[in-house]
Amino acid sequence: MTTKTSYADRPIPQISLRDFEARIDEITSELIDAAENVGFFTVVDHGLSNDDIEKMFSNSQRFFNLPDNVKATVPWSSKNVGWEKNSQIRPSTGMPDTKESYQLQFGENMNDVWIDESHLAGFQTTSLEFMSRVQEVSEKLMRCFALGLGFSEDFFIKAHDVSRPNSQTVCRLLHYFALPQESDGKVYHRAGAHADWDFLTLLFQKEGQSGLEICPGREVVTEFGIGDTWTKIEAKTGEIVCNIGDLLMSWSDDRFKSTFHRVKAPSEPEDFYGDRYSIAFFNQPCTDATIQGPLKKYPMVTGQQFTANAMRRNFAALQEKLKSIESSA
Ligand SMILES: O=C(O)CCC(=O)C(=O)O
Ligand SMILES: [Fe+2]
Repeated sequence: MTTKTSYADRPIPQISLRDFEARIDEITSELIDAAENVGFFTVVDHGLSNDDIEKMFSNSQRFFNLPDNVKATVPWSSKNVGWEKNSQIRPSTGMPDTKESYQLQFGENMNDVWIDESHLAGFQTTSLEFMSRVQEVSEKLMRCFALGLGFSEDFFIKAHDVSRPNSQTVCRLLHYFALPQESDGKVYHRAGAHADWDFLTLLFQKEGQSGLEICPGREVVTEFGIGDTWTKIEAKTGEIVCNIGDLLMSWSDDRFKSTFHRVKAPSEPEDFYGDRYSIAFFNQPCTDATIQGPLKKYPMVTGQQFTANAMRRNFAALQEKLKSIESSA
């Protein structure tokens, strides 16, 4: 049985990075407004052409087309890198997402986790080129957030320095499998509802491969409950969809909102049932970055501790969910 989703149209701010250096103050005030009031916005005029983005999508698709036993040569590890399939369980659903993903990083966590040239020539070079370009866009946004919060302009850039071996920034290639139009009695999740725990996520979608939805209303970073009125975010190749993560929410003393979102598993006739590819770039702090907002609402933690705390909270919420599923069975 499928229940109809309740939707509301909410405006998603669109921010142009055109003439960035000359317009940095104007862009900063637009970003701060979007971060405080929605937590999601799209960025255009960011310097990546649709061809640049399509090239990375082809690269990603070439990887996912490899046989599973080849992809299994670069398995997911707790360093937050590598390939997984049907294994990520979200606390909101208690069931694995129906997808596969391959997580890439810039630093030493990637040693031995790049797919070998003999399996996929040029994959690493193309990926790192794309990742560097997305990092440049991220750094522009970081400069604005630092100015908006009263930190020195390069404050967040230094904390997320991808040239350091202890960088934790992740580029995640995602492939959601095509799902049956006619119900086969099974329940699927593409990406169950969640908030990201990074600083800022930059998401690339492919035209027409819809499914991303947001559910605003989260007031503090420690909260796990989600509401039920969703807003669809259209998939357009040239727009980068950005969302505030828990790290920036905490670093702004909960002023900026880390918003719940999901990729809805298609269940209604107008939904998209085909294979869906997306690319999410998660700005993560270096392990030794020190994190505390200007108002000191939360105790100071390092990048490593923040990540460990986020994973612990996620695990605890998952155990809660599994317990509640068991007791209602
Ligand atoms: O694939 C998408 O569109 C969203 C993915 C996502 O939210 C995530 O991996 O955190
Ligand atoms: Fe996400």
